[in-house]
Amino acid sequence: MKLEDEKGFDITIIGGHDKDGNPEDLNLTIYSGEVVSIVGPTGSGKSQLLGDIEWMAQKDTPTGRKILINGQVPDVEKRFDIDSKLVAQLSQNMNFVMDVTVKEFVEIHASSRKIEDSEEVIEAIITQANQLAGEEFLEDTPITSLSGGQSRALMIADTAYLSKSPIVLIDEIENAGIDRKSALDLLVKREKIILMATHDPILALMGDKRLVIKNGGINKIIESTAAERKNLVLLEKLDKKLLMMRNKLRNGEIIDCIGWE
Ligand SMILES: Nc1ncnc2c1ncn2[C@@H]1O[C@H](COP(=O)(O)OP(=O)(O)OP(=O)(O)O)[C@@H](O)[C@H]1O
Repeated sequence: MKLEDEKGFDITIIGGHDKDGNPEDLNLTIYSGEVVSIVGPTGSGKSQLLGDIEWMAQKDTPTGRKILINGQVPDVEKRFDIDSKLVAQLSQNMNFVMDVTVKEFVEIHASSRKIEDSEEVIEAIITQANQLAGEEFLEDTPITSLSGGQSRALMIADTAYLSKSPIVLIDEIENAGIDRKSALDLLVKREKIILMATHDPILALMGDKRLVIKNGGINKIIESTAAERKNLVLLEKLDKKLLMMRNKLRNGEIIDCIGWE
């Protein structure tokens, strides 16, 4: 079964309970192409929610939640089979241990995915990753010498182009030092369901929906409004300005004029 060709792929989260055992009144379905952000204080249970989805929880995790795929309990094979993995995960902690170049790494992945015209795809992945990272690396750079930001940029571009998984879970990529908006746009273009836990206002507001986690339970579901989207544009302008200043500082320049006009 080719999951990426399926139309109308969806996942449903059926509520369990919060940390005190209070029931979580929830039956939420998320569809292909939707971006859902997950917000809440430290330790509230954002990563646990991503974990429940990764493991396709069936009331067998600390939250008692149940996850359905296309309205049904996923079969056991799908839950644990690496080849038909429904979920791809991007997190802050990514390290390469293989002794290969960037191009060889992507080639190995593309060939394991039996991708046709792989030269074109490989080139696109490396170009996109460079745009996300902002600091150039070459196709013959050894992957072990990539910086943290470059590694994550490569994994995001690789996931967008090569991963068959229809669900992408993102755990706090805000500190990755990459262009987070373009990273998200790239993944959204590939018609995946994206769930991301974040403390970053820009990423949080980019979701079509926002799940607010409190004491281990989903406390609120907020649909993004027109006013919020307007504020997002403003925040993005501020963010660009900050990025520009960060680059100036990195290059040893003096910040003598902020120039908001
Ligand atoms: N409903 C629940 N019932 C019991 N334990 C829970 C529940 N939800 C979360 N937990 C537990 O609470 C702890 C903190 O949760 P988690 O790591 O998901 O928080 P977080 O919001 O991702 O925090 P941070 O922002 O610091 O990354 C974990 O051990 C998790 O298993």
